[in-house]
Amino acid sequence: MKFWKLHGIGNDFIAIDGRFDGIEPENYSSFAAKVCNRRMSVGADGLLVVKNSDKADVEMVYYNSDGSRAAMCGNGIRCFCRFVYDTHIVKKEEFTVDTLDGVKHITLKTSDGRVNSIKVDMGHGSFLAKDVPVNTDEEMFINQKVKILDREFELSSMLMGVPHTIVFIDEFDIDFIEKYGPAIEHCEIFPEKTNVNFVKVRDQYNINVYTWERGCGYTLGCGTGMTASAVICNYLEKTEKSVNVTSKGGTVKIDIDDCIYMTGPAVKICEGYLEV
Ligand SMILES: N[C@@H](CCC[C@H](N)C(=O)O)C(=O)O
Repeated sequence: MKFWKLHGIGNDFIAIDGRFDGIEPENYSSFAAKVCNRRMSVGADGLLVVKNSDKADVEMVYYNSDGSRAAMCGNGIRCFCRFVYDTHIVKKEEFTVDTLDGVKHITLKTSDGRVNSIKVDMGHGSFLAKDVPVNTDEEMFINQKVKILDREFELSSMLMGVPHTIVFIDEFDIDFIEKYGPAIEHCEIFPEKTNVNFVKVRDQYNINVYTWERGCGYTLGCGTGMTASAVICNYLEKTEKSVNVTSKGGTVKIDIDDCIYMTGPAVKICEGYLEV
């Protein structure tokens, strides 16, 4: 089977064209877990599968490296768009992608036929606790004190295609992220678990975000998490509506306008044939 490997700010993916393989979108779980294994296969944070859509130009099916399916992936959708454009599945610079989080509008920024960056309309997200979802009596789950393991955190959550929770930190500390990330991810108040973003506000236009992802652990960047972090920081009046969001793997730009927009790169690493 032919595949491409790509990354968006270090969040890496295997992309395949699944339009004619006869496999239903819900049936890639064990395949995803197998090919995303970094020692036994190609290895990646997630799998992107192209399907035909009757609602949009194309459909993106996304799976995490543990085989769980997710409604949306921010870095993944940029890599997906680069894949479908460079392989001529889609021949336009502006097009639509169907996801479990709805239809996304895409604008490719190209020069001489090469994709430089990709702008994704991420929709509006939701602050409603029932949408995240979070088990709480509050309508929204913002700055809520929660005891996790041996310490108390102030958590703020929103749905940005997938559930996201943010925690403010002073400095990056991988031991801290690997201890508290999974504990917050699995906290019983989140019935569908949550992605956990550790956020450092540098100034009103720049934040750093380090994400512990549901379904794949610590990654070098998480597009939906960087978007959710920018939106929550703006809601809490810590930042402006346009911010640069930097993770260990790179930077994306988030603009809060009529919709929330994420702009960033997608890089092809290699292509090859998978023995399956
Ligand atoms: N890496 C992604 C998010 C992928 C989904 C997430 N792990 C989940 O299961 O909710 C991104 O760039 O947004």
